[in-house]
Amino acid sequence: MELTKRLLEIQTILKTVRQDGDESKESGGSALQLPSIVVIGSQSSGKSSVLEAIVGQEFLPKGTNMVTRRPVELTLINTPESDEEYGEFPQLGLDRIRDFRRIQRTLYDLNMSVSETECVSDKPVELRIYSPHVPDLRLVDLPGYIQVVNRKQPPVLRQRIRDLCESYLKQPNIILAVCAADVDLANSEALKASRRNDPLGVRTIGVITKVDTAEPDTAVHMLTQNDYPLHLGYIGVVCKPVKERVGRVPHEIVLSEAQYFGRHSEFQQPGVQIGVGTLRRKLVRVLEESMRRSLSNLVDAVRSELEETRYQIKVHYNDERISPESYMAESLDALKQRFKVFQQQFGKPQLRAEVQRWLESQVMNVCAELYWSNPGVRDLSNHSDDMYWSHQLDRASALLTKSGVGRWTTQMVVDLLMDSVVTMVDNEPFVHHPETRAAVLNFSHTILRNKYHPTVDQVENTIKPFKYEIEIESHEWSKARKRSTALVDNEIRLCRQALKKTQSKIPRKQLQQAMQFVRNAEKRESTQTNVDEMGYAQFSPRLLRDAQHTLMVQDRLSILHLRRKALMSSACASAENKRFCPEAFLDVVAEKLAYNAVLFINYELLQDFFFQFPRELDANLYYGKTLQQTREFASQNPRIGQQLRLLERRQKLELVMTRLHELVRQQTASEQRDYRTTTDGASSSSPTYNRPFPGL
Ligand SMILES: Nc1nc2c(ncn2[C@@H]2O[C@H](COP(=O)(O)OP(=O)(O)OP(=O)(O)O)[C@@H](O)[C@H]2O)c(=O)[nH]1
Repeated sequence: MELTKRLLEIQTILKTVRQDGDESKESGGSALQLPSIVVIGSQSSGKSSVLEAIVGQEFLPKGTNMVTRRPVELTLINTPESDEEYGEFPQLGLDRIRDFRRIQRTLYDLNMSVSETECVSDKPVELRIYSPHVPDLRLVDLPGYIQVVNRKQPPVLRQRIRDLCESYLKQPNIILAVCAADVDLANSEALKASRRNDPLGVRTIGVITKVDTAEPDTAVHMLTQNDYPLHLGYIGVVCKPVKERVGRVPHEIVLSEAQYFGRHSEFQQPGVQIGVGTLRRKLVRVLEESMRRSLSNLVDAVRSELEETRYQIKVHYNDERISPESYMAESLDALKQRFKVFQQQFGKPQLRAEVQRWLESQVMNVCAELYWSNPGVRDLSNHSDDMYWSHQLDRASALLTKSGVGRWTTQMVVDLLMDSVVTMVDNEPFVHHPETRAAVLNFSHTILRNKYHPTVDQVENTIKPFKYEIEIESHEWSKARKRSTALVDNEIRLCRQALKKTQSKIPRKQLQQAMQFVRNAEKRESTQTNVDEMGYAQFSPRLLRDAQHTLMVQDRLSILHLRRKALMSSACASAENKRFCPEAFLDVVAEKLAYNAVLFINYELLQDFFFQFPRELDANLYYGKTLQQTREFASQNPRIGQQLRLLERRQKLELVMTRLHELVRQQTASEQRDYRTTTDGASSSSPTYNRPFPGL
């Protein structure tokens, strides 16, 4: 009994090892498997009734609609120290179920989850029953064999049931072949299956059910016949349901069974085994013996699995230690580290450079719109028409200051920060953690969104004065002059590049002819449409567009050269002539806007984001995570998931190995004791005692 109990506990651990490991080892033949008692029989042969009589509770689903559609792997655990009787479905994670009708309903639902067209499934239902009244046993209830399929059932059903049963009938399992007394043994599907898998009949127990439905003499003949011999013999039972139930079910059944056998003296003869009690005792004994025989093989199998697992850990992971918690902490630390590096690289100077760059591009746009596209700009170098150019400068300055600097610069910084966060989480290990990635983006977005409007308002308020008056120090002007010259140089470079690009794709002569054509057409003051129409025959519309573009760029280039000369001239040396040097003036404005915008964006937005990000990271992704959530997180990374599975597997196998060592030690000691008593004390001096488990 003790051996079975200990091995059942070990088997529970091994079951999880098998589930974690190779799925293909799941079905019957795994070396890590211990023997179970497999109950087979034709439909309605009385399998459920026998099982319930053994357990002493009514818990199996009943009905005519083929209610056993999946294997039910039933582990009975004897709990002598407690009065409590309850069941557990480990796969469902349900708490102790004390109401056996609820267990029955759950089993019914699990069976009915297999559709009527599918009819049977090889996915087992695991059920454990704890009670002081049950023996330590492991049984498997299987769908009953059927003779003919009904209209709704698939024609292959018979074969599928047979295949499913067959997968459970392999060594080292014990077969409980259930045959009803009202059916000839020659037609028993259970005995046929048993003979296919256990031809010598050494691990099959025959159970003749419904003994009350046959004549006692016939029943006794069935129990003692030699036509279908089984080493473990046949046991006759009566599990007839009791109509009026008072008290516990097994008591009722055993009582009615005892009454029946008591009434018929035919059963009282040597060699006739009868009664659920006898069956229970036999099952316990046979299973224990089978467990003992399997022990040595199991030790070898566990050792080899353990060695293989250790090898895998060594080869693939160099024995590196890791846990879900450490992986999660490392991943989040890596993100914090990336954020820190970004924070160090993105201070006020970088922020100013970004804002200034954006504002300078705005300056170039304003210059292009109000100056470089203006035909009169060629006269600007001659310092003519004071009034007009003063007015134009005010317009340009207003365009810049009223262009929504607060909104644009804040949005630009927000985009920049979000892009940086995206880059941080688009790398290992977060590519494996889409929810975490989304959570990081989500809280980053929330921090920035909450800060967006206050920052925009602050920036707009601070630049308001520049809409009316701008004071320029001489050093500011000279710096702006230099910068704007560089910006014009850059524009010149871009124009040259554009020209080169067009010239490289169109033959020189062809382009020149097209340009000449466009020039002539413009001289004739033709409209755009006319240009296209007139040139259509001679030049393709595309060529004409390229020619027009080239002329425009050439024109812009000559203006830019003029502007560069003007900026370098002594006239632009001081801010007094700012109306003739709009590029330098607008650059001063941009510089002042950038300075003030950065001041407040940094204070209102950036500092706050840098402060909040790591805290939100901890609050959202680290604190309060359950072990289960941490495990799920780690398993999302395939490499880490595999490593953790292997480590867990090793841990379980080591635990099993320790327990097996202890069991074997106890077994050896007890066998040595038996040996000494049977050899009348002489064995104590025998040096050649053959240890039953030489592997240990
Ligand atoms: N008279 C009598 N009837 C019994 C006995 N054992 C079971 N029955 C009845 O036989 C019928 C079938 O019994 P079950 O235990 O449901 O048989 P089963 O093999 O589990 O049936 P399936 O799950 O459908 O394959 C039920 O109506 C039981 O009440 C018995 O010893 N004597």
